[in-house]
Amino acid sequence: MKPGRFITLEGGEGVGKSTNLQFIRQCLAERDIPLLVTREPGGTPIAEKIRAILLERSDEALSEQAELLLVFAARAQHIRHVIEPALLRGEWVVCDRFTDATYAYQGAGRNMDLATIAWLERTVQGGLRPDLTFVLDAPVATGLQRAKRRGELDRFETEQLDFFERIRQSYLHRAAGDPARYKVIDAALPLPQVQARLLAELETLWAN
Ligand SMILES: Nc1ncnc2c1ncn2[C@@H]1O[C@H](COP(=O)(O)OP(=O)(O)OP(=O)(O)O)[C@@H](O)[C@H]1O
Ligand SMILES: Cc1cn([C@H]2C[C@H](O)[C@@H](COP(=O)(O)O)O2)c(=O)[nH]c1=O
Repeated sequence: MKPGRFITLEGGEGVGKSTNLQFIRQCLAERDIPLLVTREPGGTPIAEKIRAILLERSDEALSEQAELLLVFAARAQHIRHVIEPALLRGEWVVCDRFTDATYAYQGAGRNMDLATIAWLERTVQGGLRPDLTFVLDAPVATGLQRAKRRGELDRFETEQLDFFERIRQSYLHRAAGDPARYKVIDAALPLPQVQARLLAELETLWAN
């Protein structure tokens, strides 16, 4: 049996991750590739409850430490119950956000210690890392405008612009450090052009 592949989609708010996740789902389905589509935070019943805590706007401020630990608590459930079993079954796992989001949002956005995040990453994930990560990149204002059109803003979406600028730079910086794994896609382009680029990268992955 061929091993499964682990693909993640990353980027700031409203850059088009959910839209393009559906496109990737369709491309893989057309090629009869066994597929599991999931998201973070979330992906299991308990992890989805943690997602609700992370996203809800509440009178009780969520501390930065609690936010970081909740993200990894959800990830531990997700990996144990969903991601690893699917990869072992030979399925391709396509995940809307993963640990790059923690480096970007909690690390760069909240200025939390990157070494602590790296320790949590090793502890929770062992050697599990994505085979391919698409970073959908667009100016912060473009993404936020798109997100706002969708309706009410969640706890993260109400942050200031400089928070999202740091997140964008973090993604670009991490991508520049490992061009074999990260593919940066200009998400400000019209959707057909974004999807042509995604398809070209997927073709390379399934050819190898
Ligand atoms: N390349 C594009 N050009 C124009 N509009 C786009 C493009 N990609 C996505 N959109 C639109 O932008 C909006 C946000 O897209 P989507 O929900 O896929 O983003 P997202 O990255 O998943 O957002 P979030 O991070 O907030 O969950 C949707 O209305 C979608 O149709
Ligand atoms: C995985 C992960 C996510 N986040 C943040 C990023 C987003 O604002 C929300 C998820 O909602 P979306 O519908 O995917 O935009 O959670 C985070 O801060 N840290 C993480 O590790």
